Amino acid sequence: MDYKAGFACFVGRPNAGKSTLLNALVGQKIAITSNRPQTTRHVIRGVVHQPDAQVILVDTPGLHRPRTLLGERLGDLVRQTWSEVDVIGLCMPADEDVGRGDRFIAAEVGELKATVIAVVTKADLVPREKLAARLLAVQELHPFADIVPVSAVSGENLDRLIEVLTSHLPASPQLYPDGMITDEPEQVLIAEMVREAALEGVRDELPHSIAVVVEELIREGNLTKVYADVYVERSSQKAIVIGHRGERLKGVGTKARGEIEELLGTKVYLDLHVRVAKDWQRDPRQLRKLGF
Ligand SMILES: Nc1nc2c(ncn2[C@@H]2O[C@H](COP(=O)(O)OP(=O)(O)OP(=O)(O)O)[C@@H](O)[C@H]2O)c(=O)[nH]1
Repeated sequence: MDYKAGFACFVGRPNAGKSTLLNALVGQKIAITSNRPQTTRHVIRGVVHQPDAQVILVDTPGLHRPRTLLGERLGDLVRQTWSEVDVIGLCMPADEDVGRGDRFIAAEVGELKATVIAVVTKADLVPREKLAARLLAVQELHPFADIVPVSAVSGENLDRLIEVLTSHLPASPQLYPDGMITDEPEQVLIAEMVREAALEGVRDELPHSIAVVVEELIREGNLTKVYADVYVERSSQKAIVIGHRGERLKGVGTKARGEIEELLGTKVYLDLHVRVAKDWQRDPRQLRKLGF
């Protein structure tokens, strides 16, 4: 089967369960919500990896405050995001009647080129008959491409939701590296902090030879584990970065960790690996991998 990849986002009125669902879909791994101004247009909340597909879940910045959104006109930024995703999941809680807010959002997203599906959230809160009735009401609301009841709390039907989202994605090559589950802007900032720290004192020796890739961010309560690779071009440079008995690398880690803790507002465990990517500056494949 052809590989599929694309972007999906969830919309819905306040309290519909969007954030909880997003986090449940990506797993425990990314629960970082940044309240920093984002520099990129898409705020990537997470990537769901499958053998033959990647679902990239994006946040709609304006929808963090849908209360101000509903009564007013939709912000340009939200429109922009909506117009760039492949699938939109309109979230409606199973324990509340379908209402005006849902109708309003359904009409808005119905105008877009994205496929719109309905996600009936919090299915665990109602008995089966009630859920069935809610699904019927949702069906009346809009010609949704699919309707999926889920519970982020019990995990019910989350697999099915991924399947449905995937079915509406375009054929595309893989868009993110294997195993990368991240909030992109933060990951980039963190890589920069590590790179800066690694360059300190050796800038003259290795001015352009260091690149840093954050492979994984795992949030566990008040602790964030950061796994990063520091790439150099030659093993002689590796020795410089690591230093005598690893002292230099230890210092790099301590300095970068302090800054990352400030950025994320949690304790940070920082795992640094120095790797040699031979002549990476001249190798297009390596350059792509390192984000250039
Ligand atoms: N029982 C149950 N509760 C849920 C479920 N999903 C979310 N909730 C609860 O519903 C409330 C709202 O969930 P959120 O994920 O914050 O909803 P949201 O749509 O992101 O809300 P806004 O940020 O206001 O737009 C929270 O108290 C969640 O714990 C679910 O599947 N089952």
